[in-house]
Amino acid sequence: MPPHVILAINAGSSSVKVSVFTYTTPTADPTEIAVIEVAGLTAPPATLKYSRGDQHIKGQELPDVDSQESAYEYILNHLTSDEGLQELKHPDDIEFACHRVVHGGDYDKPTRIDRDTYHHLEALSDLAPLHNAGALTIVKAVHEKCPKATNVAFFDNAFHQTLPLAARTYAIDPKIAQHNKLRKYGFHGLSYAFITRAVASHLQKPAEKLNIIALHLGSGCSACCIQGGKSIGTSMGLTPLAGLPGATRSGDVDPSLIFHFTHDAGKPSAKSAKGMHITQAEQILNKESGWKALTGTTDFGVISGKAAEQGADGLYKLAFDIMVDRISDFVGSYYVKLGGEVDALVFAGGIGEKGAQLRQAVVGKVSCLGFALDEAANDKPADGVVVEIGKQGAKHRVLVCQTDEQSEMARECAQGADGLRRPAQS
Ligand SMILES: Nc1ncnc2c1ncn2[C@@H]1O[C@H](COP(=O)(O)OP(=O)(O)O)[C@@H](O)[C@H]1O
Ligand SMILES: CC(=O)OP(=O)(O)O
Ligand SMILES: [Mg+2]
Repeated sequence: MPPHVILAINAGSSSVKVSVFTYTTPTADPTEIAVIEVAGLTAPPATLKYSRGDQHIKGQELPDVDSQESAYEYILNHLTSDEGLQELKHPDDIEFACHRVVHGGDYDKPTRIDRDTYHHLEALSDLAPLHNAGALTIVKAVHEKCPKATNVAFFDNAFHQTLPLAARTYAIDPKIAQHNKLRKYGFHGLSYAFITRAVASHLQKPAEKLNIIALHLGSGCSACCIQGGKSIGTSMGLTPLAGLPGATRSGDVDPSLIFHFTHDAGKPSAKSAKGMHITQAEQILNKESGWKALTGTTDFGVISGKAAEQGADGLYKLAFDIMVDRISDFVGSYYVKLGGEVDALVFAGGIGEKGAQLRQAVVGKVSCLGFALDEAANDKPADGVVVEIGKQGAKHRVLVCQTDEQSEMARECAQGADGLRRPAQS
């Protein structure tokens, strides 16, 4: 029997990343056979990155691709026409399409997407205006172009269902909070699940005994306090806007700021995407803030480089310093939550993995807690999923983890495959 094929799809607001896996049994980890990414959907032309075996394509422009839907269509065509990808010659070869859905509300485990689930997720789009709609567009595209595939949703908030009551409750009228489901959900959970397992394996400790402070720093940034392998605190909230600033997100602000920003910041936005209900305030704080608003670029690599050249009053330097300030606040607070029993501080996500300067500044700021860097290891981390960058003999370890949300979905999918298949298929 040929191996089963899983497509793990991570739809961002400006990119679509798809990893192709095969698996034979639910217990063995799936094997990644290709990775493809279409980026730059909001800053055309979109570009392609592809790798399969020895074949690598990077930066190829795709002038006809300008939406999540057309990106998926392109990706599917590319994969099925790659002669070297024997396992995926036709859309019917795909058994499961896994979708990272950022806001899953009360859904707490991977769920097959049928008509009802789809509508529930559509309703939740209000709570993740930048994220859920893109994923749902691709669910639709898979349904049309790969009718034999089973669509499964993997929720970014599911990892945080262990948040203690006090950590997840806002100090507002409890009746309204319950009725409107207003609580802290937390996100980047697929990444934190991957990090927990990878770091536990690296430290040769059972995940149930692992205490870490993990930082997922990408376009969206968050921190997570993990005790005994479970989330007990995280910086994002009801939506992915809360906590740390991001590429275009403000992160925490005084909620009253909204009413003072513009006179009509509370009104629905003219720029709202079709099918979404997004106020102008959400538009401004989610899409027109963050480092982009401070410096004009969403690339933290550029900010780090220019910050190093700038004097104390430069805006790149300010954006960099704001990140260091907010991240170290969370590290300090999570250190207290863990009572100082910390196995490691873990950096992950594009910035966490590539941003040596940011790691250096953050670790310097929290050095009073017993974290210290090996400068050479930090400047050029070794290859590997989890790598040590901390100084030998320091009280606590510092690690970099190459996190992988797609591989987390594929692993969970293969493990739960029997329960996820459509009844007619099994
Ligand atoms: N050398 C670098 N130093 C610091 N940050 C970087 C570097 N290269 C890329 N980045 C940042 O990594 C981000 C992408 O991270 P990633 O986790 O892939 O984001 P996404 O949330 O879109 O999945 C880029 O937007 C950029 O800000
Ligand atoms: C939840 C979230 O912010 O995701 P991303 O970093 O991919 O935007
Ligand atoms: Mg991401």
